[in-house]
Amino acid sequence: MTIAGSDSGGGAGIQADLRTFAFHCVHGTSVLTCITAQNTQGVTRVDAMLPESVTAQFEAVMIDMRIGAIKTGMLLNQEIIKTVAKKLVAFGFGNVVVDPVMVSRTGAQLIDDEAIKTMRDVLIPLAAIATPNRYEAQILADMDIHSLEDMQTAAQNIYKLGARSVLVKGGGMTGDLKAVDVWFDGDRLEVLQTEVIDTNHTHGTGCTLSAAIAANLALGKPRFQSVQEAKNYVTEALKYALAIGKGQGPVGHFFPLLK
Ligand SMILES: Nc1ncnc2c1ncn2[C@@H]1O[C@H](COP(=O)(O)OP(=O)(O)O)[C@@H](O)[C@H]1O
Ligand SMILES: Cc1ncc(COP(=O)(O)OP(=O)(O)O)c(N)n1
Repeated sequence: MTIAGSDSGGGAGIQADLRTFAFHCVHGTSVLTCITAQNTQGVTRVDAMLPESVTAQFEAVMIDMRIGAIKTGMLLNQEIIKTVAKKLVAFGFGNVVVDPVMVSRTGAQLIDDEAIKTMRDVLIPLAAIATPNRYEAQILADMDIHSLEDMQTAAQNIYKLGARSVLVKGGGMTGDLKAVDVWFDGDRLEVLQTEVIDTNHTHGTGCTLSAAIAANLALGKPRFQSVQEAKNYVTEALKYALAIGKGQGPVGHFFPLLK
């Protein structure tokens, strides 16, 4: 299941998540939190769903189907974050990847300060895996991140917030660190590195990564293996990114068909 927003341009959000689920041959269900008017150049409008609607969508799926894993994406406001957290607790669901969509890779804040506090205090502690990007990790870990060592310290600080494991993503870093992510689960501190793909078409990488992790978890794979395989998937999809629109195009989720 993905609990996330709609991207009208189809590059990120629910659209990217469902394509990623389909690629991994798992059935995708969705709880829509907001509707963005968005293309490869940016977001021009966001409309939030009512919390009651979020609850109804979630319950409709959960009472009927066996859900293997859940990922959360753009939750937009404090009310929706609290609603999602409440439902996860009520259903005792722990296999959750929390992609704390709060700041874009360019550093623009996407949700207000109250919502950020709720994300940190209420949802992050419910995460089996939290996947902040550089700027989100800076907020959650309350520190600046400029180096690999900073990413490692941030992952350990965010772990202390209650997430069972943390992946600090490097897409917002410079040079080779763009393709470096740092994992910490209270025991293992690992650096995951792939080649840097030289493309401007990186829209939706974070959504795609967290959706692929959730798909792998749903397939019964262990957490760290799920992350390793998801990162390799994103790297391949970046190689086949789609140069569509006037800005940052989406990654090529079905890259084997494009080869
Ligand atoms: N140019 C790139 N080459 C290779 N991997 C990248 C590149 N840009 C981002 N990634 C990877 O994409 C994933 C998503 O990271 P990031 O872009 O930081 O997330 P977000 O989209 O949430 O800001 C990470 O695994 C990161 O290492
Ligand atoms: C509806 C919606 N959800 C999430 C995002 C952010 O996407 P993400 O993959 O985390 O970030 P980029 O790689 O696109 O920077 C979004 N834009 N829209």
